[in-house]
Amino acid sequence: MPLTVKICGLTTQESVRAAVDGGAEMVGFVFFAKSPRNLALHKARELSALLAGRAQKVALVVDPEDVQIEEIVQELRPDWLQLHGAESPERVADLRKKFGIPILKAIGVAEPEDLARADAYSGVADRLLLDAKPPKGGGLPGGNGLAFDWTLAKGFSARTGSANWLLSGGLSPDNVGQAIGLTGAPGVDVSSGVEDSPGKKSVEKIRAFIAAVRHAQDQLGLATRSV
Ligand SMILES: O=C(O)c1ccccc1NCC(=O)[C@H](O)[C@H](O)COP(=O)(O)O
Repeated sequence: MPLTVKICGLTTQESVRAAVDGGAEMVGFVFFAKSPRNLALHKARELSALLAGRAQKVALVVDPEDVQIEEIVQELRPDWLQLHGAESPERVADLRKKFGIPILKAIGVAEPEDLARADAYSGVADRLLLDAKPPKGGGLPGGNGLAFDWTLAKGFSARTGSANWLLSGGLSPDNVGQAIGLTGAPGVDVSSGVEDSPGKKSVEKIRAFIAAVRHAQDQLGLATRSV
């Protein structure tokens, strides 16, 4: 079973290099004004030049208008669009058709019903990202460093009939091995857990996170990896 690592919310050359040199398969750039990880498009383009084809470029947006996607596609040529808002399955299908870019759709999880909601996207999005819901009464749509009850995601691969999903929410170098073991996730995504403070990525934590994933992968006999 392949295991994908996505490091999200990168804003500096050092952090992009740490992710790519460490072997992350996907890196995420955030385009959401309220986020401490928000990037101007020209900065994202500059950072993405460091990828040199070694990792896939993910553009993260929240309930985007078409015009925002048009600009991103034109300037950045992302490999994936990550939709992290309340986009309906119809909107996901519409964006996928309009822009011809694979879609990673985030689903907030707090209870079993949320996984039933995820089913509505499984034939529409190219990959799903199970994430914790934002805290009640505030917070960003994602990137809050909060975990959901991982036992809810146990068997999600079998349920969707596909290994095309990523686990996220409150992961860190210390807990990612346990999360993979418990859920059987075929990939993981992290932001806060590899930061020193909101928006400030730590090169050491990025390296430690990827090493912890590879360690878990070896322990669990998940030797292959791919995007
Ligand atoms: O990271 C952000 O600032 C962000 C802002 C708005 C929507 C989504 C955002 N992040 C989404 C991600 O892909 C995160 O990696 C994911 O939610 C996990 O975050 P964390 O719990 O901080 O590791």
